[in-house]
Amino acid sequence: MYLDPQNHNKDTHLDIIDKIPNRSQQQSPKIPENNDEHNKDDDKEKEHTITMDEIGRAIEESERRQANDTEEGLERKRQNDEMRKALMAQSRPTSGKYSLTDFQILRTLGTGSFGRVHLIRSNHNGRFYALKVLKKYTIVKLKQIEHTNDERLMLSVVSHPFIVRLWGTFQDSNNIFMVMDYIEGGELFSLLRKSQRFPNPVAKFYAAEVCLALEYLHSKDIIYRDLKPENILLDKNGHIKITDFGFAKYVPDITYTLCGTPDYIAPEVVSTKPYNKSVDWWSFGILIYEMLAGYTPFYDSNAMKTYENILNAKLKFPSFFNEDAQDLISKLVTRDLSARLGNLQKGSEDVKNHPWFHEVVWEKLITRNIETPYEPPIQQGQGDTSQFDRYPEEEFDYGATGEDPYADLFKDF
Ligand SMILES: Nc1ncnc2c1ncn2[C@@H]1O[C@H](COP(=O)(O)OP(=O)(O)OP(=O)(O)O)[C@@H](O)[C@H]1O
Repeated sequence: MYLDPQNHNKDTHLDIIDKIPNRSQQQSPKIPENNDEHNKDDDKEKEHTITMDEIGRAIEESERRQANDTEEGLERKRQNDEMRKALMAQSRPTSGKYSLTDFQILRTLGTGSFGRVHLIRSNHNGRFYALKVLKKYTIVKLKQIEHTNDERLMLSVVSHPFIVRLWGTFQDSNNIFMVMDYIEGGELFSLLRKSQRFPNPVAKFYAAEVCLALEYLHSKDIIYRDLKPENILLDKNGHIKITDFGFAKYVPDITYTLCGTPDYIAPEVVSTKPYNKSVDWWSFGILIYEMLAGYTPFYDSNAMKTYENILNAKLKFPSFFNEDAQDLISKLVTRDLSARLGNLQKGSEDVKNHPWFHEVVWEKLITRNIETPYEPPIQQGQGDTSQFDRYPEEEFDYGATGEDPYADLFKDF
C-alpha cells in the first residue's frame, strides 16, 4: 500500500463516464459560484495587474530572444551547444539500431502538434512499441529543431520507473522516428475526464508518482516544461509514465523560452522573465488542482486571457477541496518564486514532506510494488488499444528516400 491504511479511506473508486473531450474541445469549465469558493491568498498576494498589451509585448520579447540572429541569441545558442555536448557524453546512443523494416505499423495512438504516435510491433521479438513520427518540414516550419533534438537527447539520458523509455531512433528523408515503450493504459487525461474529478487519495497517488519523476529530472538539471494529464500515461498496472519530452531541456541555471500549454504555464514564463526548474513545480500545483477539481484554475477559452489570469487572477478553491491539498497547491501555485515549494533550499523534499503527502511511503512508491487506485482494463502484451481514442488513419510517406533538405539538422536520429 502506498497509503497508510489508517488514513486510507474508501474514496478511491472512480465513477467513469463515456465521453472525453480533449483540452481544446472543452467548454468553459464549470467553475462553482463564488459562494462555493474561498480565497486562500486574498491578503497574501500583492495586487499587480498586468494588461493584455504587456503580455503581448512579453511574448514578442520572448520571440526576439529566441531568434538566433541577435547577439543575445547567438550567445544563448553557443551556451546551449556547449551544454548539449556535455549531455551527449552521458547519453545512450539511439540511432543505427532500428529501421522501418523492423516493425509493422498498426494503428495511430495519438496525434500532436508535430506528428503522430503509432502502435507498432517488432518483427523480431513480436513485442509492441510506440513509434513517434515527426515531419521534418513541420519541425522546421514551427521552429522546433532545437526542441526536437533536445527531446531525443533528454530521453536518451533518463532512466526512471515513471518515465517512458526510448529504445532507438531513425529517420528517412521526410520524417524522424522514435521507438518507445508502448504504455497500454492510455492518458491520465482520459481517465480524469471520464471520472470528472479524482477523489483526494487517487489524486494524491498520481501526484506522488509525478513528484518522484520531477525530482529525478531536476536532479539531472532537466526541466520538463510540459506537465499536464495528456502527457502522463498509465501502464498496465496503473502506474504513471511521463511521455512527450518535446519541451524538456537541460538547464543548470536559467532559460527564457516561452513554451508549454497555456493552462499550465508559470507566470515567470508568461512574462518572459528568466526561469528555472521552479516552473515545473507551478505546473505540478496546477496538475493537482485539475485532478481534484476537474478543471484548471486559470482556464479561459482565449489563451491570452488564460495568460492574464495566470499573472493576475486569485487562486480560488471549491469548498470540497481537502485543506492540506489547498495548502500545498497555494504553496506551489504562487507567483513569488522565493516562496514556491520545490524551489526553496530543500528542493523537492519540501514538497514530499508536505502534510498532504503525509501517508505516502516514498521508498515503497518508487519500487512500484504497491496497489494502484485504478488498473486499466486491458489484455496485457496483446497490443490492446482499448484505452486510446480512434484517429483517422492517413496515407504515410514513411520510408521516403528522396532528397533531404534538412539532412544536417537531425544528425543524431
Ligand atoms: N509511449 C507511448 N505509449 C502509448 N501512447 C503514447 C506514447 N507516447 C505518446 N502516446 C500517445 O500519443 C499522444 C501524442 O504524443 P506526444 O504528446 O509525445 O506527441 P506531441 O506531438 O509531442 O504532442 P503535443 O502536441 O501534445 O506536444 C500522447 O498524448 C499519447 O496519447
